[in-house]
Amino acid sequence: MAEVTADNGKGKVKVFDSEEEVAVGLAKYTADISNKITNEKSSFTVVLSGGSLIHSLRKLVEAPYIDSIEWGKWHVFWVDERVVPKDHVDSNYKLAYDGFLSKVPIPPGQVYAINDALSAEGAADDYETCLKHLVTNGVLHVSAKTGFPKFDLMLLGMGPDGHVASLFPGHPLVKENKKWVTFIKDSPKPPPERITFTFPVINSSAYIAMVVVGAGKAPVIEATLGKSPNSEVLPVGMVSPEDEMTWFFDKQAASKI
Ligand SMILES: O=C1O[C@H](COP(=O)(O)O)[C@@H](O)[C@H](O)[C@H]1O
Repeated sequence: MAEVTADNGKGKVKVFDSEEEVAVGLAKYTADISNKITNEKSSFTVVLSGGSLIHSLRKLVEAPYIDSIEWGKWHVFWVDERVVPKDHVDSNYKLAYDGFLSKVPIPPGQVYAINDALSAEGAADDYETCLKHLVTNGVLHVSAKTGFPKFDLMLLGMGPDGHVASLFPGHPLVKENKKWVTFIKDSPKPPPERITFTFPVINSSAYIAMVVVGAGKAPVIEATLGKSPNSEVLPVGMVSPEDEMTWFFDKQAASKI
């Protein structure tokens, strides 16, 4: 497998020959972090995005990775969710359940889907309350630096416009700095109603993997990590975790950097 790893000041950058190799590299990375954290703590808090990321996680549910992971310690969250029923084709929960969660023995009580019976505002408040309970219970810790929850690992994707979670370029939610979880009713990408973690929460996490594949996303990667980055910083360029950022690209996504 051809993999080139560099550090460009914005984190580790891993470039693989193909999306298939990205999926293998991501499985190894996730299993390694899972083992490191579960050796130290009784819970491992993992945040998923929707979109193409879930397809790129497919190798994690295959040997040798699936057998090396202490799934009983995993607690799974969503960085964003569409306000639709959990069995709806647009649901990020359904996407992750079908492609990943249904294949691993994570206790169902440790999978934190949104309450799909609520409005966008209600679901965001409810999810934030759920996170606060988990802090009280000691499942989730708070960053000593920021006071926001510090998840162990976020596995994220990026849209072709540079959005991450449901934080879109030019949208005022990008600047939200008090709430943990907020909502949007005018998402430029359908469906319009969503809930999303805010940047202070995303950037308080320990590890973030940003997984980007395909030529369609190369211009945004160039604008974010290239030699002359855009003066307008896109949401993806605002991602900066407390401990370690790792970018996973195939050759196409990295073709302009
Ligand atoms: O709408 C969303 O899009 C982004 C990016 O999706 P991708 O298919 O272009 O990778 C995703 O990360 C986010 O969770 C999702 O709600």
